This record gives sequence, C-alpha cells and structure tokens, in this order.
Amino acid sequence: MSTVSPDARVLEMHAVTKTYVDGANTVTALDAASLAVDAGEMVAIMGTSGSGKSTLLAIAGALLAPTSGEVAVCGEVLGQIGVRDLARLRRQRIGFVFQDFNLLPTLTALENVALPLDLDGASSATARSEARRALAVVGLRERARSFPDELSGGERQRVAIARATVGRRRLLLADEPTGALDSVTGEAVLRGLRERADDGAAVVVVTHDARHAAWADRIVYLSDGQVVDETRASGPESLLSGGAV
Ligand SMILES: Nc1ncnc2c1ncn2[C@@H]1O[C@H](COP(=O)(O)OP(=O)(O)OP(=O)(O)O)[C@@H](O)[C@H]1O
Repeated sequence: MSTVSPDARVLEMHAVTKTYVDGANTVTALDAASLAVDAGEMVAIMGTSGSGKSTLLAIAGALLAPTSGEVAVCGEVLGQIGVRDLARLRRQRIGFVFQDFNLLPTLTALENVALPLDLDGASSATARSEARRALAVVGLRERARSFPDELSGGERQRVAIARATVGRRRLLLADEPTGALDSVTGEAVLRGLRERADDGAAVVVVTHDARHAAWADRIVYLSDGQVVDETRASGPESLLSGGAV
C-alpha cells in the first residue's frame, strides 16, 4: 500500500536475527529478516520446514525476543518496553491462532473467547457481550454454551479465531491455523482470517498450502531464515481458473 498513514503500520520487523544455542550448536533460525504489515493487510509466510516461519511469528507476537534487530507493534518498539508493557501489548493488541487451538476444555466457547478480556480486567458483562459478538461474527452464536469437546474441529478453530480477535486486536498471527482440518473447513478458516483483515486487522498467517496463501494480499517466502522472495497473491479465484499463485 502506498497511501498508508503512519499509524496504519501495525507490524514492523527490521533486520531481525534469531540464533538458538543448543549445546555446542548454534542455529540461525532468522537471518536479518525484515517484514512490514499494515492495517487491513493479510500476509502469508511460506517456506520449507526449518526455514524460520514459526520463529518469525513468535518474535512478531512478542513471545520470543530476537537476538538482534528491531520489532515494533502498533508503534511500540518491543525491545524498549518492560515485561509488564509487553504482556499488556500481547493481551490488548495481538491475537494468536495456533494449530492445536489452545482452547481450555473446562470453559465454554463463550468463556474461552471472553478469557483475554477477563484477564485484561474487563467487567464480566463487557467481556461476555464482546465475546458473544465475536462468536456471532464467526457464525457460532448458537454454540456459545458448548464446550470444546462438543464442537467439530472447524468450530473449535472458529472459536480460536473469535478469541484471537475479541477486543479488536490489531495484529492477528496464525501458525498453520488449519492444521488437520479438511479442505473445506480449512478454506472457511482462511476466509475468516481474510474477513478480519478486511475489517482492519493486520494478519500474518504461516501456511504450507498455496491455496490458503492465495487468500493473502502478499506471500513472503523464507529460506534459511532469510526473506528470499515476495509476491502479490492472485486471489483464490485464480486457483479455480488454473492461475499460478
Ligand atoms: N528452541 C529451539 N532450540 C534450538 N533450535 C531451534 C529452536 N526452535 C527452532 N529451532 C531451529 O530453528 C530453525 C527454524 O525453526 P522454525 O520452527 O522457526 O522453522 P519453521 O519454518 O517454522 O519450521 P516448520 O515448518 O517445520 O514448523 C530450525 O532449524 C529449528 O530446528
């Protein structure tokens, strides 16, 4: 996007390097990788196994500190704020969707979605009404009282998306969010993430599946921890007509 106002830049990663020390070995998982994602934009990250995709996502979400380089979320430079502010940023600004959903089995769908707001000190009434709205957005209004083990895999995943977006998070990070879901349900999950981007969130999704990446505005390719290529996605429709991604 060329006409973006400065506060539209939700994620900025500049020359980020991450090395893991594992006994006598040092692994460079990310090697001076840079990435910028604006509000309303969906970016897919692709690359072979071990290329650094999950590491990049964890650093973007302030779950992991880089060895060097700079990361800013909503204008806040992560290396310059304390642990309490980092935790606040994670709770208020960043939503995560993981492959295993991470839903708490003893809480209903509604309680799972309300949890981040509860943790953030919202009143119970506010948390529940926002959670109800987020569940309605993903088409699960009727399943609010169901427990995770009463839901299908696709429904659980949509609860996870509702929880990641509740409270109007500005940065949505999804690591292989379709996991073992069948292809129809997987597409529905990607469509849900696309809608969140269209609502103004910045969305970053790690995927191995080119059909899923086609929902993004851009595809960023990682190889050996480096950003090696970037393309504009051509949209899921092009796949139907046989176009390349
Ligand atoms: N905690 C860790 N300790 C040591 N090495 C690690 C650690 N986490 C990741 N690595 C290594 O860093 C590199 C990048 O890992 P990462 O999980 O980010 O890749 P990925 O692209 O997400 O892989 P996959 O597609 O298999 O999930 C790999 O070589 C991996 O073995």
